[in-house]
This record gives sequence, C-alpha cells and structure tokens, in this order.
Amino acid sequence: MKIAKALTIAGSDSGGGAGIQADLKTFQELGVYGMSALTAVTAQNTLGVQGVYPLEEDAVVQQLRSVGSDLPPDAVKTGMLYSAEIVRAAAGEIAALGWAKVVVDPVMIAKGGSTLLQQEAVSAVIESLLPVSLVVTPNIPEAEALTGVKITALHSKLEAARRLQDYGARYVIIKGGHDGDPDTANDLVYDGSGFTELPGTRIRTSHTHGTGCTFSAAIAAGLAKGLSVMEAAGLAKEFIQAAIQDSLAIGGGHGPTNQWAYRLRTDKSVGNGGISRE
Ligand SMILES: Nc1ncnc2c1ncn2[C@@H]1O[C@H](COP(=O)(O)OP(=O)(O)OP(=O)(O)O)[C@@H](O)[C@H]1O
Ligand SMILES: Cc1ncc(COP(=O)(O)O)c(N)n1
Repeated sequence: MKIAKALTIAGSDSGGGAGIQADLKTFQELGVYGMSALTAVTAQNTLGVQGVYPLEEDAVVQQLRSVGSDLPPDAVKTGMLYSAEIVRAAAGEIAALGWAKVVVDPVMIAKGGSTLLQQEAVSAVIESLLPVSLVVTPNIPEAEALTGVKITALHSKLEAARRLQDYGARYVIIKGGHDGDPDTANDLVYDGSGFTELPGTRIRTSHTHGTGCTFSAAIAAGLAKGLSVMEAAGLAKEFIQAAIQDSLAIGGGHGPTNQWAYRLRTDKSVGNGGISRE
C-alpha cells in the first residue's frame, strides 16, 4: 500500500490550535503521514500570541532538504512564514526540489492582531511563492493585501482572484470566513477559466482558532492522496465545516477547531470524544 505523505512549512502554536499542530492533526485524521518544517515558534494560546521567535532561514532550508532527500512529500502546504527571507528560502527549495502540489495559505495576522508575516514579506509572497504554488487560499483581508483590491462585492472578489492567478497560483480559493454574511460561509474557487462556489453554513461560535490552517492542510491531504484540486477543496470544506460545528470550548478565548469531528461523523465506533455541541 502506498502511504501518502504531506509536509507543512509553518509556525508552531504552543496552544495546539493553529500552525503546524493543526496541520499535523488534520493530516493524521485524513490518513496521511504528516511532516513539518518549522519556520517560527510562537508562544500562543486561545487568548492570543504572546511571543514570536522566527528561525534562521538556513534552518528552514535544511529541514526541507532533509525531508526532500528521504521522504519526498506528495503534497506541501505553507502557513506562517514570517519574514521575506524565509518566504524566499522556502520558495527556492520548493522549486529546487520540484514539489508541484503546493498549497499556499498566506497567513498574515493572528486573530488578536499579532503579525505572523512582516509587511515587507508580502511582495516576496507575490514574487517568489505564488509562482511555485498550485493553490492559494487567502481570507478576504489577505486577498486585499496581496492584490490591492478592496473586496466589497462579488465583482471585486472576482477581480482579486484573477490577479492572484496572474501572480502564478493555478487555483485561487478566496475564503468567506470574514465576509460578514450572517448565514453562509461560502468560499470562491477560481481555476483560471471559471468560478465555483464552495457553499458553507455559517456556524455561530467564537471557537474558530485554526480554521484557515485546518482548511488548507485538508486540501494538501486530499492532494497527497491523489484527489484533484476541486475534489480536495470539497473534502476540505466538509472537514472544516465539521471542525467548526464541533469546535472545542477550551481556554479563555477563541477555542480551537476540532480536527477529529469529521472522522466522528463517518466512524460511529469511536464515540464523540465527550464533545457537546453548542
Ligand atoms: N463561522 C464559520 N462557520 C462556518 N464556516 C466558517 C466559519 N468561519 C470560517 N469558516 C470557513 O473556514 C474556512 C477558513 O476560513 P477563514 O476565512 O476563517 O480563514 P482564516 O481567516 O484564514 O482563518 P482565521 O479566521 O482562523 O484566521 C473557510 O472554509 C471558511 O468558509
Ligand atoms: C503559528 C500560527 N500559524 C497560523 C496562525 C493563524 O491561524 P488561523 O488558522 O486561525 O488563521 C496562527 N494563529 N499561528
């Protein structure tokens, strides 16, 4: 049996809700062997980010080479990259190692407002990382920051998606978590020729820490297992909908999304892990 392998290039969240921890949990839940190249350590919990400690770019490069030389991933995702140097180093290694199934989650700012990508690194994402990506998954503020388009209505969302594709991403998924719609959380997929909606029901909860990380990791897991981009995006939407529906009311702030919720819906034998829905 072929074992699908996925790699996350991202920051650590000590609270376990976002970053590499969310990514690895998602890979595991979807039956994919998970690997990680750390870019930064954050001291973080459900209340916010208390400290950011980026790694030297050499440390990132060496992790990627170590994985690439022995455990070549079937798919890769990027999350928090923090600096222009790390963005360029990661993009350079992705190109050199020939990794093609690359999902870029252009993480910029944590929920409490802490910087997870320095302002001067935004142009490095556009110039180095998007050209080596297969899929980019910005939320609305990230799509605005990358394109300069103010997203106010559907036509401006379409314009932002087109520009992101011009930068080199083959597929663009603009997530709807921040679009202000009280009933839906719909994401828009652009494949270069047409737009497809990934429909979602908005769940009223403040426990949404790690939604973006989990969504992009689920896409990478699907790609690693051989799904098409559209199939992987559909799987990720189902996965994140369940993870938010059964999100975890732990900690004093924004509790984490629940990566085991999707499996519980399909595997009745494992119980509900003690979760009561809000
Ligand atoms: N309250 C919600 N109910 C249902 N789906 C949601 C909700 N919030 C976000 N989503 C979905 O979760 C996924 C992540 O979207 P979001 O826009 O929240 O990403 P993000 O901003 O990167 O994450 P975060 O807000 O945690 O930083 C998308 O599929 C989005 O539609
Ligand atoms: C290390 C790290 N990476 C990413 C996020 C963004 O989290 P989200 O998935 O909620 O956008 C975070 N808060 N911390």
